Amino acid sequence: MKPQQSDRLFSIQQIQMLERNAKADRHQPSLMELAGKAIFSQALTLIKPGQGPVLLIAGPGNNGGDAMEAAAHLSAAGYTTDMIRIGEDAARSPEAQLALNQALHAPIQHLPADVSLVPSTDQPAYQLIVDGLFGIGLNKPITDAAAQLVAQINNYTAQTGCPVLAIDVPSGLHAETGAIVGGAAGCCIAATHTLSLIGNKPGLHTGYGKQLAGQVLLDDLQLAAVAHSGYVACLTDPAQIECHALSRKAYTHKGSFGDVAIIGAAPGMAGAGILAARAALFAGAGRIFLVQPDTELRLDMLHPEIMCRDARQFEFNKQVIVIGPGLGQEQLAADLLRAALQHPCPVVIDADALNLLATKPELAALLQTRTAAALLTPHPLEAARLLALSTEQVQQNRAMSAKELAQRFGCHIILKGAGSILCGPQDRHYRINPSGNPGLASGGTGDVLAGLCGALLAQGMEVGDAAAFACWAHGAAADELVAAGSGPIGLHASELLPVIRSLLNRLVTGRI
Ligand SMILES: NC(=O)C1=CN([C@@H]2O[C@H](COP(=O)(O)OP(=O)(O)OC[C@H]3O[C@@H](n4cnc5c(N)ncnc54)[C@H](OP(=O)(O)O)[C@@H]3O)[C@@H](O)[C@H]2O)[C@@H](O)CC1
Ligand SMILES: [K+]
Repeated sequence: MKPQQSDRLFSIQQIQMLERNAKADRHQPSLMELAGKAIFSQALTLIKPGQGPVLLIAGPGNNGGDAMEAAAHLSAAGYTTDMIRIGEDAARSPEAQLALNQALHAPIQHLPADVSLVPSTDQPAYQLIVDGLFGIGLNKPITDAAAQLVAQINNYTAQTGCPVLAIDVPSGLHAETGAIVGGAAGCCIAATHTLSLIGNKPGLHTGYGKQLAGQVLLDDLQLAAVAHSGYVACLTDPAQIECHALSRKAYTHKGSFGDVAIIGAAPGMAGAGILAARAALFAGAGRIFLVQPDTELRLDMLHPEIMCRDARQFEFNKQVIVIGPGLGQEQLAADLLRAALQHPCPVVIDADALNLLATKPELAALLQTRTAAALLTPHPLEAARLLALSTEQVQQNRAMSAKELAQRFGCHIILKGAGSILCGPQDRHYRINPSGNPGLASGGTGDVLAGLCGALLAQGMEVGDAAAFACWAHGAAADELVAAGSGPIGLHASELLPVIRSLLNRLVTGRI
């Protein structure tokens, strides 16, 4: 099924192509005029008349032109409007020159770029800052005067709570990767809202973008062509995922919902395996085995439904395997991973099993030649080990890293972290998971995700769908817990389980 237009995510090149085609086709009103009106309308939802001035930042490119258009509308509507311009006026594009001309003839107070933005008791605080410093044309780190302005704005908003509406993308963020342009050498505006123009963009939903873009809004600037244009990725919409396999018929029995073998829970790390096994239980797998390198645990007292087994005597049968949570990296762990990779059933590879893959080329080669489905669930550090990169390099382009892993190992990938990236080796579009929050940044939540993936595969879901469904439910469970006041502080992995169960039941019966 095709994703909804708002869930489609476009590359910078695709947006620029849409812009070029639109400019060739039409003259009045210009895209910049439409962008200015869209920003003005959005700003009106965040401000109130008589409640303090609005500050607009206009950079050297067309992002700045959009800000100048919006400024003219705001001042015409009676709002006290201040503007800071960066860049040579003579070097602006023709549309931006027109916008500048309007802004210069409107009752707008033009402030120098090095003005001191300090909240004071003498004058009313800004009720909104509109960030039009840089958009998709940012091609190097923000430095010098522009960087000082970014720092001032971030300080000001941190002190006052003033909202920031970013035009198209928070200035400093790479609209495609979600990284800060230039990494530590760059900087970025922290927006509370971002109005993405023409199409939605991947960088607003993953990595730093997930935090710095704030709430993402969309205006297609009346470009009908967006609906037919190519896109690079989409946001997961759980309602669009084929989950028929999970619905229960009256004549089914426990054998109908598959067996999951969690291989892990080595001495000292039993909790990771238990959490994965419990997640498989709460997500509806028919039978769950917890297979341990040393049978430290004979029974999960809280969930005796889980069958604890000794790995040395375990017979691989038709189970879906989840290998890694608390597995360790001893010789027996490597032998178990070899057996799992040779097993002709779906396998989920997590945690220590990923670290073993990174250090043992013969195991990586087995994975590459395997025909049954394989799903790898690395966090950025595990992905970095698999790709022989640094974590920073992985995070600089999360989608590229996930795609590289999918290609290299011929399997499906969930690259975890803010805005998890999902892709398979044959996928034309990757996915970004929109649910979840920092409450998930605690030990054991990854084990829960791995067990959940295993349970969905055991029930017959296709691997890409299972990964997307699992990621969404995992993140949405954390969101529900935060909404109920049980996080993000102190949210822990075990709490996710009943909420995931409830979400899956609601999803399958169309109540979400
Ligand atoms: N085109 C259209 O019809 C429409 C465009 N729209 C809007 O325009 C935005 C894209 O506009 P844009 O392409 O002009 O890019 P933008 O991000 O404003 O800035 C580029 C300028 O910044 C400069 N520069 C770059 N990095 C720098 C740095 N670190 N430090 C200093 N300078 C730096 C760069 O200089 P250069 O490197 O080229 O010398 C160039 O001058 C888009 O996000 C959307 O808001 C919409 O209104 C729809 C219609
Ligand atoms: K911006």
